[in-house]
Amino acid sequence: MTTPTTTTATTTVLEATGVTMRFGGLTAVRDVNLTVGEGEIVGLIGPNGAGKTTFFNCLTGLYVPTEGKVSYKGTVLPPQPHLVTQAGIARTFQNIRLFANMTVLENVLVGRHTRTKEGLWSALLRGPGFKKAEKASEERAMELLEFTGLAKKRDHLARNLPYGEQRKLEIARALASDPGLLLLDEPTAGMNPQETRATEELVFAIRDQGIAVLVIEHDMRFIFNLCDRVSVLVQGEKLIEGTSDVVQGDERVIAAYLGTPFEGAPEDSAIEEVQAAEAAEAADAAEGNDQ
Ligand SMILES: Nc1ncnc2c1ncn2[C@@H]1O[C@H](COP(=O)(O)OP(=O)(O)OP(=O)(O)O)[C@@H](O)[C@H]1O
Repeated sequence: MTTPTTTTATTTVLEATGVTMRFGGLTAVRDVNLTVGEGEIVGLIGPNGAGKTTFFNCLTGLYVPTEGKVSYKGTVLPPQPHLVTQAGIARTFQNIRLFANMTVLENVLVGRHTRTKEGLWSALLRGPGFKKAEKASEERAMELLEFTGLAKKRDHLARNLPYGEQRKLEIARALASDPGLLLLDEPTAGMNPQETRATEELVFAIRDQGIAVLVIEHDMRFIFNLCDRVSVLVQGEKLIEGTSDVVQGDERVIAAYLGTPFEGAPEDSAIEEVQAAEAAEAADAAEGNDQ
């Protein structure tokens, strides 16, 4: 079984320093510092509205942070999405954003465009340079479809894929830009436990290919299994950061987010069983009182 890496990160891939994002009077992200090292999988967790997606948007140039800066491999990133992708950061979105009426292969090819050098005229004239580049792009796209287990579906329309495969396709498309860092925003949302487990394996495999990963997720089991380091945002501020063991044992995290300790916490079905038994007991008692 694959497990989180235990080696200490050597090179810093991503460095966010003092990132603050205000929307009018609301400070969605306040003075957040975060690094992701080469070979690392880092988790970003926090309650709804904590500022996680806003922070991702600041990293990827969708938002221009009110304050702070974001560097990738030592170079400060301009806050423009296409330049951020070109630099080496790719992302997926909380709500799937595929081209629904394009095929699986075409969706991945779209993700390749930042890495193809052929210009507009070459593309329009479909000259030899363009055809060669097109072939190389298709080969790379097929490699990624093999990697994500979607090769057999290459000609299916994206909208006809089951939900779990649509999420995989989003990841394949993000990988098509040959990133050094992949940002995943709730990659297992809406998945069943098997799909979640498969996603976990996929993320480990991505890390093993030398791509660092920063992942937002509400599924704590997934996060704590997967991540070398976890950072917790609460009301826009970083509450704590550390290994899974440290974070899941921190009382402030338990209070602010988890509600109950993660380790040994009862399953929902067990809670329902207890509630049903208590309700039956109460009904019996009420019946007894009536008699
Ligand atoms: N474009 C925007 N304009 C104004 N307020 C915004 C905007 N985007 C986010 N916010 C606000 O910023 C805060 C943080 O939202 P954000 O979506 O980043 O949280 P989150 O941690 O990703 O939540 P969730 O887990 O529910 O996705 C929220 O109060 C949200 O309403």
